[in-house]
Amino acid sequence: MLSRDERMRLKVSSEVAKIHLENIVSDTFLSDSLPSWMSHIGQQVREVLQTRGKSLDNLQASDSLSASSLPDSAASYNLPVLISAVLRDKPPEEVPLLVEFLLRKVMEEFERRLVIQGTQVKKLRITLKELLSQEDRLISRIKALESLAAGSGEEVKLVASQLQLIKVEKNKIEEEKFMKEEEFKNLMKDRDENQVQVEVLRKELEILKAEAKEQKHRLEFQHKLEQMSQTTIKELSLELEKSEMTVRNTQRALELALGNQKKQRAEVHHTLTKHFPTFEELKSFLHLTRQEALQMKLIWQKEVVALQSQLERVAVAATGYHKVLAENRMLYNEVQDLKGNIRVYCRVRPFSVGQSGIQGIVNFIGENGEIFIRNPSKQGKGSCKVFKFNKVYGASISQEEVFQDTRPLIRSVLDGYNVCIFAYGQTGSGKTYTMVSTRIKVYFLKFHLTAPCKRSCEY
Ligand SMILES: Nc1ncnc2c1ncn2[C@@H]1O[C@H](COP(=O)(O)OP(=O)(O)OP(=O)(O)O)[C@@H](O)[C@H]1O
Repeated sequence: MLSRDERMRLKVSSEVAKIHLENIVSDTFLSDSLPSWMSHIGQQVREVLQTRGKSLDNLQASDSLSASSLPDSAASYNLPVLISAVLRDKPPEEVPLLVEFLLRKVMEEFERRLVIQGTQVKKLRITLKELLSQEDRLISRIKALESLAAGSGEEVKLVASQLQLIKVEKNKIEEEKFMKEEEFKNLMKDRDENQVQVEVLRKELEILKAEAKEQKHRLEFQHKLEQMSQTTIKELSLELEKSEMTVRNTQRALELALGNQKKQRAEVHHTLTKHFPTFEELKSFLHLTRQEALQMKLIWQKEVVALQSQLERVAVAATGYHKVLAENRMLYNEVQDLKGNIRVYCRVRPFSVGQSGIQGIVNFIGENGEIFIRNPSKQGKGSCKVFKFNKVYGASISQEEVFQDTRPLIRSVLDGYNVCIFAYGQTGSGKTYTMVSTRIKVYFLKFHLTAPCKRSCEY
């Protein structure tokens, strides 16, 4: 059973909490600066709070309920109802944010209430101290009056009546003190329970925060997936359109090709029926040709065998030819040796264009390599000298003729023998002209390229 004061106190505290919650809701949800969906939520919360207020009134009116089960249990029972009422008809992506917001507000309210209760407890303590000091004063006064009672009878009566009054007052004060103590105890109890509830709510808030965060991540991921799937669907639909176009085009092309093929087949059929006799003739002709070809093949095979035997004979002859060629080469070089290992040729240079008036000193050139030189400054026997060479070339001899005598030596070089040709004479006598004439150089190169043995040589 609740006392009258307790019921009054509970009613006051529930009214204060209700008004405060309504203020919070109206401050937070019905502000002009907030979006319309938050105003709507505020309205819903207000309705829930009104319902809650009514239920609290009903609870307070009933004497059969205990004090501890009234406001706090009602609050904890109504919190999920409040949240579900607010979150009804809300899109799922807004739910985590709204839950977090509501729980934060409820926590703030509970903390505010704890602060108020703390101040009330402090006030009660002060009142209690005052009452105790009053009690002390009254006890001292009673003691004083009892000492006075030992005096005259009238005074005793007066004092007794005063004492009676004081005792009544004392009783009242004690009663008040008891009430205050009870109130203090209840408040302390409320505070403890509220603290426990605040802790529970804080933990719930943490869990809900984590869940909301997870749900937010999941929703973001779902949103991304949706976007990706939408783009994929678009791409696929485009590709489908393209492939449909391609299929249509291919179908058309196939139809055309089929038509053409049908035409061609009809033409071929027509041609076949038309040329069938010719075809038969061709077939027999092909058969004859094939037989002839086979006969020809047999003949060619025989000829090839005969050619192979001939080739073998030629190869044998060629080996003999090489032997003969080597022998020939040896004999040729031996002839060159016999001609002389060291040969001396003399060439007479003709006069230049500006030397036309000068008389020459060459008197006579013999066929066997003699040259007669005349000395114009001497007379008689000593005026003429004879020199002997392998061969003497006169002034009228061409480069070609000189080279014809040198040519066998070049062949010996190509056969692998050592040969040295050098020119000797005074300055301007024609050494360079004879040795490195342009025509000779060209002839050398030609000889090298067309030589039958194709041996390499160094210059
Ligand atoms: N047989 C020739 N017929 C016509 N001209 C010639 C003949 N021999 C030499 N000459 C001319 O005589 C000149 C001298 O000849 P060449 O330069 O060959 O002499 P050389 O002996 O090489 O001289 P050097 O020792 O200074 O080098 C050249 O202008 C050349 O054209």
